[in-house]
Amino acid sequence: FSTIRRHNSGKKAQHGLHYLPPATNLGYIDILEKTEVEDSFGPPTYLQGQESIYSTYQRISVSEKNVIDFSLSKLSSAPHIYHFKGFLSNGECIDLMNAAENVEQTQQEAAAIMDGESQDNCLKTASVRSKCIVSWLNNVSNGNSDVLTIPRELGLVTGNILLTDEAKKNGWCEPLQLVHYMGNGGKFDLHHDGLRRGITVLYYLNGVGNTWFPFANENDILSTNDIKNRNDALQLVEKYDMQPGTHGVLVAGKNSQILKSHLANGGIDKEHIIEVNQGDAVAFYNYKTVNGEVVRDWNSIHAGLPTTEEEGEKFIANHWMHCDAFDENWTRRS
Ligand SMILES: O=C(O)CCC(=O)C(=O)O
Ligand SMILES: [Fe+2]
Repeated sequence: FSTIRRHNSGKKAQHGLHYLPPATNLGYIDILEKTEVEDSFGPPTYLQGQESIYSTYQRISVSEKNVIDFSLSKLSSAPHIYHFKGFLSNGECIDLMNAAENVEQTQQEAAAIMDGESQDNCLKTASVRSKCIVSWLNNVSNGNSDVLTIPRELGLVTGNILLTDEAKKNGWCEPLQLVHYMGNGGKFDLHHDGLRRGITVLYYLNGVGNTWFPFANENDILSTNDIKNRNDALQLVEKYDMQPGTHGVLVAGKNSQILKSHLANGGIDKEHIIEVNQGDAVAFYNYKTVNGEVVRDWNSIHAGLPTTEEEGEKFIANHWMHCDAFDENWTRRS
């Protein structure tokens, strides 16, 4: 983890968010909700406070070899969602998008255009991705090719921040998945990532967003309802007439029509809409340990809203981090 440096050495945060001292400072941990034992599927204790955590970090960009300053803040506690602002350089984003195009041309199966693919094998719920091309890049370091080094670098830095010590010991990371949605109707319906994928990191490669977490920051709804499956979630969305932009957390690109319409109608509620640019990332936790059992946190259910003609194509990448030694079939990896 030599390329990551954390530098919040007592300076005041910008943007008016609360500044907190580093996690190693015991005084800081004292003011957090104390969890006796860290859940290896949850955030490390230093990310669990009720405040919006604001920290700045540095990493070295793989493409240009210059220093990238990025910041970390918290978007929601149930589920735990974090925003990495300015995490990738534009050069890295472009390299990854180009790499995806190359994979798409050479590996037809991996690049199948998916229409109506059923994503969730575990529960056979019909969550569906449409009008998108998917490809994968390995997290292997390759000294000869910068672009092949990017996935590994990104995973090391985000994993170093997001994983507990226990998860760092036993956990592992899937290859980087690149998803290229077409410009008119490319979408991923409301779903839980499942497959024992402890943490999802979404990288916004071209600044087009509209990822919606309907239950994030909806503490009132969550306090009186228990979501046990996708159907429960769909029913609640209907019952409370939940809308992206006014309910939950919407991660919106600059050209998002929902964002624009809120701006035109009196402004955005920053609790419910977060603007992202090319190179930002958003990470969230999908599981939790309850009485020693690893179970889905259904609050993390989310959707990639349909792209529109005006917003154009959307290009994202996903890292799925696993917080223990088991694989997606619940089998221990040897
Ligand atoms: O497209 C998005 O905004 C979300 C993608 C997603 O949820 C996934 O790939 O699992
Ligand atoms: Fe997802």
